[in-house]
Formats: sequence, structure tokens, C-alpha cells
Amino acid sequence: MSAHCAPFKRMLKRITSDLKLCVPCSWLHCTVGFSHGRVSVNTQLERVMEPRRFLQHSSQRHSTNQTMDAIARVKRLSIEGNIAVGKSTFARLLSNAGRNWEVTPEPVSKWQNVEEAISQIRQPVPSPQQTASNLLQMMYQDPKRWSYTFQTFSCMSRMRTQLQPPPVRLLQTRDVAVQMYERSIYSDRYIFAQNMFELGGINSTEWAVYQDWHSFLVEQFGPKVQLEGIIYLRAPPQTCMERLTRRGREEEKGIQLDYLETLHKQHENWLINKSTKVHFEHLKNIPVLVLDGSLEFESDSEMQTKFITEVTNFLQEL
Ligand SMILES: Nc1ncnc2c1ncn2[C@@H]1O[C@H](COP(=O)(O)OP(=O)(O)OP(=O)(O)O)[C@@H](O)[C@H]1O
Ligand SMILES: Nc1nc(=O)c2ncn([C@H]3C[C@H](O)[C@@H](CO)O3)c2[nH]1
Repeated sequence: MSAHCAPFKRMLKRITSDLKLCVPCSWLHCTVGFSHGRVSVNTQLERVMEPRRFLQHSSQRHSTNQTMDAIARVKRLSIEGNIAVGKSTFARLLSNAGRNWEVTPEPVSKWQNVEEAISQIRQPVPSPQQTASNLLQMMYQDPKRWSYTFQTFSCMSRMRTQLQPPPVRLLQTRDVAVQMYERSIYSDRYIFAQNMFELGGINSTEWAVYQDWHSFLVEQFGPKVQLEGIIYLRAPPQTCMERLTRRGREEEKGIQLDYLETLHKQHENWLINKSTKVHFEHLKNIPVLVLDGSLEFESDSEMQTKFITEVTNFLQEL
């Protein structure tokens, strides 16, 4: 396919799904709010999700078409990799590369304070006791009790992230614009939830329920939550263990090397060996850029340039 056809095809896919998706869209309007500028983001979302409501005047129709065209041109990728491999560090490098690349970090702070995260989305229910549930800590301390709850919350927060329209900066540029996410609704399932199921933190009923609603949501939202590519930051579990220990995040104090080894295997099976059974067509042959995460690039500008060049070349092929 020529370079001109790919964005057009993506745009068509997204527009077609926009017109089909009234039910999940109304669900989205009820459930998805954003902590920053809720009104404007929702308005933008409505424009994207229900274009027919905005097509009364030709000038509006023109601007809606332009917005949809701009959104369709934004390429979406996720950055995947084991715990503490260096995804956030790598994401900062990409964000500072001076390109039209936007990286959305993993919403860890939301998992560390569930009530605060929810109150940013909708009005908090008045309660005599102000609680602060650290679901990340609860999951690590008692995985059998909390893993399923964690996966529902982590996946919902990732879903919200992936459904947000790209920032205006990306919509205004004529160059290649890229929205990247630190992890995705796909690693939520094919790395973490699957691993928790295999380790016994999630039982077979919970796993069946998780997979059912995950597939349902991905199918309903269609192209809005699809990715065009994946960057896999790959390093031996031992390297991740050393970095994790050095970082010293309180909740992760009990993590052992063997847990990182199981997660490493899940990444390898999904992104290298392709032996993980995936349930979504677009994910089956998704392009994967594998980068050597064990390289210490933080204070090596030559290596940083090399990484940025690799990412640039990868993006050109998408
Ligand atoms: N390439 C690198 N070389 C050496 N140290 C690194 C490198 N990348 C990251 N680090 C260090 O490793 C630690 C973990 O990095 P970072 O927080 O970026 O990992 P992460 O993959 O985002 O973690 P998580 O999976 O928890 O989201 C930090 O202390 C960081 O400074
Ligand atoms: N169980 C589980 N499921 C997930 O989907 C998931 N995503 C991230 N994490 C953990 C890894 C880091 O400690 C910390 C930050 O990445 O959160 C997860 N843990």
C-alpha cells in the first residue's frame, strides 16, 4: 500500500466505526470523563464519536471532516516491556525528541489512590471517612484477593487513556503525528491478567469474566482503541530486577526475580514468538519494533540518537 493510502484507509475505518457505534458512545459519554478540562474533552469526543449530531451546517461539516481527517492521521502505538525495564525513561526521551510525538504515561498514581482517581472523573460521593485505597499495594500484598479487581481498574484506566482524542498539537501538524501509550489494554490482558491467571492470582471464573468484557469492549470500540504498532523495550529480567531495586518503589518491595521472569516470558510469547493466542484481527500481524532495553542510554547522546532514528524509521513503515 502506498504511503498515501494508509492514512486514508485508517480514516475510513475510524469514520465507519464512528457511525456504527452509537450505543457504546452513549455509554462512553456516561462513564468517561477526564480530569483536565472535562467539558472541552467531552465535547471534542462527541464531535469525534457522533459526527452526525454536528453536521447541520456546512461549515461545521467541513470542520468535523477536518477533525476526523486529522485524528485519522495520528498514528497510535504502545510501548511495552517488563516492570522497570525503562519505559518511562524511554518515553521521556521520545517526548523530548522535538518531534510530533506525544507519550501518555501509565496511570500508576490512579492505582495508588483509587478514590482520588475516581473523584477526578465524577462527583465524589460524600463519605464520613476519607479513604485512600492503594490498589497497587493491595494487589502485591494479597494477589488472590485483589488481582481481578486490579485488572478491572487498570484496564478501565487504560481504556480511558486510549479513547482520549489526541492533543490539539498533534491534530494541527502536517507532519507525521504519533500518539504513544505506556502499555495498553492489550498488555493488560496478554501480559498481566494472563500471567496472574497462570500464577493463580486470578481464578478460572474471574479469567473468563475478564476476557468476556475485555473482548466485548475492544470489539465495541473498534478502531478507536486499535494500535498501528508496538515498541517492545526488551531486557533480561535480571536487569529489570536491578533497576526495580534501584528505583525503590514502595509497593514493589516484595517483587522477586521469578515474577519478572514470568512476565518476561509473557512478553516474549506475545511479541517475539507470537505464540500467545490473541483475539483481535488487527493485533495478529501488528508491526513490532524490538529495542535493546539493557543499553544504558540515559547519559549517552549517541545511543539516544540511535534509538530515535530506529523509532523514526519504524514509524515511516507504518
Ligand atoms: N536504559 C537504562 N539504563 C539504566 N538505567 C535505566 C535505564 N532506563 C531506566 N533506568 C532506570 O531504571 C529505573 C526504572 O526505570 P523506569 O521507571 O523508566 O521503568 P518503567 O519500565 O517505566 O517501570 P514500570 O514498569 O514500573 O512502569 C529508574 O530508576 C531508571 O532511572
Ligand atoms: N498485576 C498487574 N496488572 C497490570 O495490568 C499492571 N500494569 C502495571 N502493573 C504494575 C507493574 C509495576 O509494579 C507498576 C507500574 O507499572 O504496576 C501491573 N500489575
